[in-house]
Amino acid sequence: MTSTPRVQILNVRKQFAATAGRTSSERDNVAVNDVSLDIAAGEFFSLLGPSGCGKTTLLRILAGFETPDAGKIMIDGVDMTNVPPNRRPTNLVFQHYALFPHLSVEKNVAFGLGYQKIRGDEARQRVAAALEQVQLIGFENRKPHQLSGGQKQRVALARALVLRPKVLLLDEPLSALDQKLRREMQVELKHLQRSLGITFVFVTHDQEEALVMSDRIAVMNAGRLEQVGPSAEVFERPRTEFVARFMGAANFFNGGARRFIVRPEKLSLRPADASVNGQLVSRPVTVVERLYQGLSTTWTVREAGGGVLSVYEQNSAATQQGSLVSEGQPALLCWDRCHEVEMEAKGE
Ligand SMILES: Nc1ncnc2c1ncn2[C@@H]1O[C@H](COP(=O)(O)OP(=O)(O)OP(=O)(O)O)[C@@H](O)[C@H]1O
Repeated sequence: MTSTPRVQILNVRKQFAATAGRTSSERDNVAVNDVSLDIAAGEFFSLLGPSGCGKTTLLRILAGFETPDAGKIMIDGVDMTNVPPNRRPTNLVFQHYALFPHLSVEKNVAFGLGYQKIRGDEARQRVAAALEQVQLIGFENRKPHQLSGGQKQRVALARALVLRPKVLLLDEPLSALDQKLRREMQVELKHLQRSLGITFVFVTHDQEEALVMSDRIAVMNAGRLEQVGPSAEVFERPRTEFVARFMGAANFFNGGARRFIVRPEKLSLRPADASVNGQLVSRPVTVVERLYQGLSTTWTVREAGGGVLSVYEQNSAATQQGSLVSEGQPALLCWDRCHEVEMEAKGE
């Protein structure tokens, strides 16, 4: 017997009224278009896609801040579609923290407990526990303007965790942080999710961030789900051209009736006269450019037919010896057939 998913999104659709003066077609205003999805208890699930693809709208529908035009939201098998946000076992962490500037850290975190009639000792204990979870013990009396960006984000997180949601919804929570802090917070957030066992639904447009953090990823495009699967599967085996490009695998080959991709890190370059073992596919190319990036080198090559491809070479002890191919010269582009990923025929 399979257990009920924590979150079920069933044929959800949301269309916004056309903005005055906009000459968009009706289809442009469909922010979420017939989306169905199950998310398991304890899963770290990401909604990934470019700006405007509908991920925030879907998250807000889960939180209860938007009502779908059609479809249902179920949590633990209970229909939540028309339940207001404060009666759902969910909490939303916003991109820009939305802290109360005049309240201390402690009061910001305690804020939602009042609405749940949790006061006194229990409230104090829950606030202390939430501050400990996000490593902010000692910051109780500070005001938001006395905190760094990362600390503000922790307060926002503690404010959601203190309410003990079954599902934590996070809308690009790390996007205001600089790159280094963002990387640190990604790891921290993932550890926190693992230790608490709460289901996280995380919205991001950053594919690396989604890969680092998630158990599964749903890639969205123009209101629809393009692909849903474990992180490695979405990365290694994209099913559509959109997902392949979004995950940075823009090497497209045409072979007879077949159309497939091979990821840049699965390709290698050999000298034009090298003998290639029969297991590998090889094609003659011309090396266009070598881009040295320290940890790696990206080569741009051109096929005889004119197609431009990228080859990613990890910097290793072997590559220190110097490259066997050079710019402007012919070379052989090689790959193992098992790394060819077939693309589904394009939809409408
Ligand atoms: N309140 C609204 N009124 C009208 N249109 C809206 C509203 N909210 C969102 N939209 C439109 O719905 C579509 C999806 O928006 P949404 O914010 O869900 O996308 P997103 O993928 O989260 O984008 P971003 O990463 O830029 O936040 C967009 O075309 C957007 O302009």
